[in-house]
Amino acid sequence: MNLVRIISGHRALLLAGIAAGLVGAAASLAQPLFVGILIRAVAEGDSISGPILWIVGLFILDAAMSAANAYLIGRAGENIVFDVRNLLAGRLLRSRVAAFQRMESGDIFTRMVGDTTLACMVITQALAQLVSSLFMVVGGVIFMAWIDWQLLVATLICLGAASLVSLVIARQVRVASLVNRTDTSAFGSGLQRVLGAITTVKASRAEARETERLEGLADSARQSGIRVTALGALLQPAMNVGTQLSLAVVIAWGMARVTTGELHAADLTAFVMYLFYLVSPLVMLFLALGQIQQGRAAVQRITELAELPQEEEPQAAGAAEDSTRVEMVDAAVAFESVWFSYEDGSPALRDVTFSVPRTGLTAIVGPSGAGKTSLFQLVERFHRADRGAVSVSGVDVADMSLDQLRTKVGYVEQDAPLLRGTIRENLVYARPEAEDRQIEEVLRLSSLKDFVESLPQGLDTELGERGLGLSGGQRQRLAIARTLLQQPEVVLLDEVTAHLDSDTEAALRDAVIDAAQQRAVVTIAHRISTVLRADRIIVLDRGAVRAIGTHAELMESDEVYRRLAEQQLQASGVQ
Ligand SMILES: Nc1ncnc2c1ncn2[C@@H]1O[C@H](COP(=O)(O)OP(=O)(O)OP(=O)(O)O)[C@@H](O)[C@H]1O
Repeated sequence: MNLVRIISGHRALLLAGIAAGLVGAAASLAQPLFVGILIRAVAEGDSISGPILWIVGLFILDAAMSAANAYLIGRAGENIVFDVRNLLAGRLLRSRVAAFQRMESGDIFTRMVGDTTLACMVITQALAQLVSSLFMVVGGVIFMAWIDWQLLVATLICLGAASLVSLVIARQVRVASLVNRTDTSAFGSGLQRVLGAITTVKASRAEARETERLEGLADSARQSGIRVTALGALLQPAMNVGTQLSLAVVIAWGMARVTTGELHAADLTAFVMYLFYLVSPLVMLFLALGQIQQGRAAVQRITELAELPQEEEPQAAGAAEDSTRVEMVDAAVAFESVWFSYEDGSPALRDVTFSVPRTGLTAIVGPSGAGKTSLFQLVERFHRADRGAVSVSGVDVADMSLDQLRTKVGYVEQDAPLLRGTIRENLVYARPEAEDRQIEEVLRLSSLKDFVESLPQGLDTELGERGLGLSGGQRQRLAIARTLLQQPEVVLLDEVTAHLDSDTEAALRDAVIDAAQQRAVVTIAHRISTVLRADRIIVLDRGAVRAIGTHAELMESDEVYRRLAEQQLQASGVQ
């Protein structure tokens, strides 16, 4: 991500804001000159209305331009934050699953919400501040030199010493605020950790322990926050001491020279006014430099997020239909000598070869950790095979656009996540244009019709986070209905019957068999009842295909299958 490019996209507003700031600063700088003229006019008995009008005019211009500067720069900052968040949200949702899973969700949240604001606002405001403060300081010094260079030297010595002290303090403020930001972020992550598992915390009677841990984290944030405040509180007084010192020197020495006639009282007044005008921009200058440093750290964190590797689209997506047809054209899904390992693990799939016909029910069985879910994740192209080819409807998944692929394949995950929103919104998530008639049909197929009709709000019932308000089984059936509504050519079901009672399971099994008449349904099965009605069963063990066949064939020929089947038969009480 190029932040400079985004910022330069809003240069018109930024430049207008900076220009307003500079005009305001120029109006400020001109005021003491006219105060000097006014004093001379009074002393010499000339008309004073001209200088007074100028002073009032400059004062109004200064105030108006300061307001315009704050508004324009603030507006540009908000626009930049908006652009950066849009860009990040897009890249985040299109990032590769493996890269995304490596990050902590709390951390992503802080970067998206906190760092974007900090980086963009601080950088725009601090840059604008830097320009106008610098202008004020340089302009002030030039006018002061023009009035009396000796007084200027005295002033610069006093203010210089104070600035040095301020510089040291400002640097410490910066370090302390970085520590405070890390501490605050640690508190946020700690909070997210328990909020994500609140029922586990309660069931484990860990409330007191977790409260104590959070208190510890909150206390670190409090202490580093106090340090930032304490150092910040020293900054202004340090500059004030410098100002008062220089004021004392300028007035004492200046008055002495006024008495001898060496200096006009009007010049001394103008000089003292410039002295006051110099202090605030000097403090701002140091603060702006510190803020830019803080903003740079946030930019770094945003850039890391923007550089998450993205899901790749094939070179000529769309043309894939005719090009890379692999041998098993008739297969809905085919694996050919596929090897796959997660970045940090031993191979999860080893030389896997099988094919699934365009219609019918295929069950995949195997012990826990055998690689069943990994198999599905390769079909969806959440991960890419290291070697070999995975194809859907005869086309290598690597040659299909992700949209094409994920339209053809419907996937119901193990824990069937739902989103906050109404039941209807969840149902039509993969196919927003679905008609009521089609929705009703899938509700009937997934045995949810009666349940939804019994709800006072029906399809418009609001669900909580992750489908809160539904039972585990209802959540799963809703996820299945959502996938069926998508009318995919291939349906992948992961452990979908795990939460169901036997009546609902039987109804759902019939629905799955119905669905399998027109499309390929591949289901990871732990229940023997699903396996018994499958047209073919693939036995997976330690990442490799052990055997393929019907229940009867495998009971005869495969020892692992026999063991699994016997355990499940007993577990589900079918025997
Ligand atoms: N994101 C991941 N990163 C690293 N290793 C993983 C990841 N996901 C799974 N694995 C490993 O890959 C292997 C296969 O896992 P997979 O989830 O495919 O098995 P499974 O057969 O679906 O198991 P289960 O029936 O328990 O769900 C396991 O050894 C697992 O530890």
